[in-house]
Amino acid sequence: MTAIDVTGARTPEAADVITGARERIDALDDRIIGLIQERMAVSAVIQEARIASGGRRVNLSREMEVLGHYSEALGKPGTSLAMTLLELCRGRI
Ligand SMILES: C=C(O[C@@H]1C=C(C(=O)O)C=C[C@H]1O)C(=O)O
Repeated sequence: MTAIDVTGARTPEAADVITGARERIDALDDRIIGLIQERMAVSAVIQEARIASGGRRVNLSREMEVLGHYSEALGKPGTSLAMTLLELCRGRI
C-alpha cells in the first residue's frame, strides 16, 4: 500500500503531513500510557496505605474532586475519561 492509501489522503503532500502528524500522535500516546501507568502506581500506594490503616480502598469524596477536575478541563468527555482512569486505578466498584 502507498502512503496515500494508508492515510486516506488524496495527494502526496497531504499524505506526508498525515504521516508525520501520526508519528507525533503515536509518541504522545506512548507518553500518555506511561503517565497512566504512573498514576496507577501512585494510586495503589494511597489505597494500600488506607487499607493497611483499616480504611476502605475507595474514597468517593476524593473521586468527586478528580471527576470535577477533568470535567472542568475537558467537559463531559472529560468525566468519562476520569471514570475510566479511576476504574484503571482502583478497579470496578
Ligand atoms: C488514590 C486514592 O484512592 C482511590 C483512588 C483514587 C484515584 O485513583 O484518583 C481516588 C479516590 C479513591 O477512590 C485517593 O484517595 O486519593
